[in-house]
Amino acid sequence: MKVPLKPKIIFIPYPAQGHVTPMLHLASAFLSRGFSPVVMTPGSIHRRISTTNEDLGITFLALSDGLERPDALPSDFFSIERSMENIMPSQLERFLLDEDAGVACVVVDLLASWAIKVADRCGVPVAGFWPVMLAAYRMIESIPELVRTGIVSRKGCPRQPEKPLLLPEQPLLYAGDLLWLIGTPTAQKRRFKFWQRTLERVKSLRWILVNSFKDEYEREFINKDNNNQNPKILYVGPSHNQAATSDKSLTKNPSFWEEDRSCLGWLQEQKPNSVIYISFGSWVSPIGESKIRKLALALEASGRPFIWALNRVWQEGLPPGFVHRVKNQGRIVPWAPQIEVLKNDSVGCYLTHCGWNSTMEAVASCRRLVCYPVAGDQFVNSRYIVDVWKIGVRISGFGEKEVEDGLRKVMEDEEMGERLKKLRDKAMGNEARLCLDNSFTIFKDDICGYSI
Ligand SMILES: O=c1ccn([C@@H]2O[C@H](COP(=O)(O)OP(=O)(O)O[C@H]3O[C@H](CO)[C@@H](O)[C@H](O)[C@H]3O)[C@@H](O)[C@H]2O)c(=O)[nH]1
Repeated sequence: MKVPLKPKIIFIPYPAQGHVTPMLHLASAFLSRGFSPVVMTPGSIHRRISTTNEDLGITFLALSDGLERPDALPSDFFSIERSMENIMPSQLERFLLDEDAGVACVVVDLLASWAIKVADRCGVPVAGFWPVMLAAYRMIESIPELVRTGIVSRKGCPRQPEKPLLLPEQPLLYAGDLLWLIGTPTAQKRRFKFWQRTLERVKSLRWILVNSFKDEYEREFINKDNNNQNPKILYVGPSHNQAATSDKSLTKNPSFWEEDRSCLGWLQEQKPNSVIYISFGSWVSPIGESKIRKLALALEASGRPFIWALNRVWQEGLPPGFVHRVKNQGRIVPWAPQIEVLKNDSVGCYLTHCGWNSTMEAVASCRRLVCYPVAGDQFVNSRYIVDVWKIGVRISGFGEKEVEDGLRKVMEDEEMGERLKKLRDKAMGNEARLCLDNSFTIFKDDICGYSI
């Protein structure tokens, strides 16, 4: 069967805010390039994103995940994994086998690799979507080599966390930065297995669409054309660029939670470059109550104005009397309108967990970063931010001195602003947009010439 004129393309994001956001931007970019996108998410997420984006021209469908949550609060990694492996596949399979569906391709977040298997079984072409830096994917791709050379054990435990990984075309990344080193030793081993299984499934892919820009690392750019690789690596990010190259696109990020916009007016009244914005993203591992208390005291001691995005549950752990004492110094909101906050000239720097979306949003607004990576790809992102792009500093704790030193360093580095502008141009400027357009053209040509 030949693909119909307006090919239907199914998007399967991993069910978390930091994954659904870039996938929705991608779906929107495909919409403006003549595809008919369908985004499938678990019911709790579906309810949030479908009602706020109903006029877009994207079809939203709900999958049952067996974890019905009324408020889209994050579930833990392993219960999501169980429902992805056991509950969602038959629903996607029924949809794909439906003759009327006429699906040209399924785009699958690599963290939701269950859907690769289903699409393969149904004979539908499938592309992987990698939501973060290519550098982080290179770590996953190198698992067999890391085991072979003994850098990690057969169960994924690094023998020496401070040992360099020496991955081709990458700056110095260390064994302790590996993506699966989250939580207890048992959890780390289970995550390692998760990635090994993902890697197995990736073998059948023809394309990986990467939510990043070419030449993340300068040396990779030189004389290197990824298009001969299998799967083909196509740069389709970062999400901001998709919006800039589409005539019909998401105007704002889809948010699982209500934004508290009350901080914007206050922000407007602050001096330029004075406010610290603090957020540790939406998911993975919260930083923990004692660290939150420590950070609160360090912020208070700094005397600097701040906006802190901290959900209500964690706000309960703030030091007694803190909220009252800082009522003129800062604002604490459960969920901030982050992009608007970062765009505001009063913001001087962003204390961040280094999630990839947040990192790129900060670059888009040329905001300096104080990095406190917590989990997963955030360690790799932070290495790039600090050592490669030199647009931020890393702190390893929330003691008053550590925080103050970190803030002073980024605020006083006169060249950091210039480096940020250069990076923004490289990642989101004309050349990056041409590269992104080229990726869509290659992919579209491939897909439209493909018989299913
Ligand atoms: O108060 C807030 C806090 C966050 N955001 C938005 O939420 C998103 C957060 O994304 P990200 O910075 O990537 O962090 P996480 O939500 O923690 O994302 C997970 O997914 C990302 C993509 O896979 C990974 O890079 C991260 O490490 C992982 O924690 C961004 O678009 C923010 O603008 C808000 O709008 N308001």
